[in-house]
Amino acid sequence: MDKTHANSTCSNRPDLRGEINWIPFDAAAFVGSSLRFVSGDPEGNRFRVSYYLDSTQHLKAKVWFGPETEGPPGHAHGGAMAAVVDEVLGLAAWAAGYSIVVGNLSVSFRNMLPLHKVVSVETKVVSAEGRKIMVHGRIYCEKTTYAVGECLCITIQPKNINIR
Ligand SMILES: CCCCCCCCCCCC(=O)SCCNC(=O)CCNC(=O)[C@H](O)C(C)(C)COP(=O)(O)OP(=O)(O)OC[C@H]1O[C@@H](n2cnc3c(N)ncnc32)[C@H](O)[C@@H]1OP(=O)(O)O
Repeated sequence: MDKTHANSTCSNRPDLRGEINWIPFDAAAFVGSSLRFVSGDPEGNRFRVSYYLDSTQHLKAKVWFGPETEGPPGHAHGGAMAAVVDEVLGLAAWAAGYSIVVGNLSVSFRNMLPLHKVVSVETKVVSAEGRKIMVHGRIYCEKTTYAVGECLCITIQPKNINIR
């Protein structure tokens, strides 16, 4: 199989390849290397994350929820899912050209997410009004939605951030 593209089926092994027409997105090259909490440890046992842009330039992510994200037995902690939604939706605003931090985040947990599972995250910047950028997204695998997020991002002056 082409190493850059995976089929869209879920997997219990950390196969983070993107889907057809997704292009790898180097988050660290774009916003610096500070995003260690969620996506900073590609060999770790918490999260493993790969970012992509789809054919419509929307940010996507493939995320493996490892054993150190456990909350309910055998399943991901809600805070772990919220952290993923926070980072991916915030990064989606950056990928769309806005220098932001997250001002408000709403997450609805729809299904328990089994540990060791690879899931997808989709995002969409739905509005930009003044300094307020609204991004919606969800964590899903095939027909199952695990969490839905609404993220209000507030633009900041890039000089106020130390990107490294
Ligand atoms: C380093 C590389 C990075 C790389 C980043 C990579 C991707 C991001 C991934 C991680 C995302 C995060 O976790 S970021 C970390 C978590 N977030 C934070 O720590 C943010 C903490 N909060 C703040 O710093 C501040 O409150 C700000 C910057 C959000 C806003 O402060 P401010 O600049 O003084 O602006 P302020 O006047 O208060 O608000 C401006 C407008 O936004 C509205 N507004 C502000 N906050 C809110 C809010 N929570 N809910 C509703 N509305 C709000 C105001 O009503 C106002 O509307 P109007 O009157 O104009 O109508």
